[in-house]
Amino acid sequence: MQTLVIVAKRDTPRAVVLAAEIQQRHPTLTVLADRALAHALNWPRIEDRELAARADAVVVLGGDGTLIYAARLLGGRNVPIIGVNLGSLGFMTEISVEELFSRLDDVLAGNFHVDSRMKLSCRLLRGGKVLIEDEILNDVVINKGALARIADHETSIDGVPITTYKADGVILATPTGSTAYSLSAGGPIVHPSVDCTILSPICSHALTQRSIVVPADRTIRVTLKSETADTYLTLDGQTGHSLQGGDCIEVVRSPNRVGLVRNPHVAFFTILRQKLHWGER
Ligand SMILES: NC(=O)c1ccc[n+]([C@@H]2O[C@H](COP(=O)([O-])OP(=O)(O)OC[C@H]3O[C@@H](n4cnc5c(N)ncnc54)[C@H](O)[C@@H]3O)[C@@H](O)[C@H]2O)c1
Ligand SMILES: Nc1ncnc2c1ncn2[C@@H]1O[C@H](COP(=O)(O)OP(=O)(O)OP(=O)(O)O)[C@@H](O)[C@H]1O
Repeated sequence: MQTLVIVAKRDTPRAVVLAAEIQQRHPTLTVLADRALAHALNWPRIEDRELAARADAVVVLGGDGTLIYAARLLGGRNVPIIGVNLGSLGFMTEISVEELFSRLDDVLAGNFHVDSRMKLSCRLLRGGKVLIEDEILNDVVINKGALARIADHETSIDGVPITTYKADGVILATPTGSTAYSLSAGGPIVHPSVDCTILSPICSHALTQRSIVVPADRTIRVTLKSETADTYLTLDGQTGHSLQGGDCIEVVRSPNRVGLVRNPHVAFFTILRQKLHWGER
């Protein structure tokens, strides 16, 4: 391992102190920082593309949003991500600050376990043209604004029509994203080692229209039928795009994955119990 990239939640003084300590403890490593952190530390400012190309491992200092940001920064590269929780929930950033240095030592010694997380490839098509193409760790959300009317979402799997959801929106989530917005919309919790896509309407007007768990290799298409103004596509809660009637959102499993460094002694269900307050065993 030569290059460690640190991605930190913005404006977080503790992250700045920890990043400096990581560099101090590992003088033989090249330690680089994301743009905002590099500015705070007075380290060289390096473009995201170069950070992604050079990273052998990534330390995330923040919450789930920061981890999603780091995964997006890496693009298609699958390098181990050590997620250290400086956020509020930290569902994916499960490593505590106290554990950071021992876990980092383990990773540098090649002694670590990685959870390989599925990503979705998402395309927004308008009039047959691809407007947006992106990779997603959590979810693709089609949703209406506060005052917009209920919209029609014509949905198919591998070209086979499923239904037209009359709903506030539709969520397409990965197993990782199953514990995020999808869960709030009534979707199932899916173990991250199961590859699938969870399709969930948001506040569907038909009571039998519930979440569907779809094999990951199937192509799901949602076409916005109504000329509803004020409808948006949100990718991983990070980027938003305005939608028009006729727009088609297409998702399928990405060939790329995200590697989260995990404590092999802490099961996914332990995290559920702790973070979602299900109580002790
Ligand atoms: N009603 C909702 O539940 C709702 C609404 C909008 C967005 N979201 C989620 O927020 C995500 C983006 O997260 P953010 O932290 O950048 O924004 P944020 O700060 O608005 O986060 C929303 C909450 O979701 C949690 N979260 C994020 N990913 C998670 C995951 N995979 N499992 C469990 N909890 C998770 C975060 O820790 C935070 O508490 C989106 O991908 C979407 O799933 C949820
Ligand atoms: N280095 C960064 N550059 C740009 N945006 C960032 C960076 N780090 C975090 N963000 C954004 O800042 C927001 C807040 O970060 P984050 O979600 O990690 O904190 P939190 O809300 O306290 O934690 P949690 O999501 O675990 O509750 C997220 O939307 C995230 O995408």
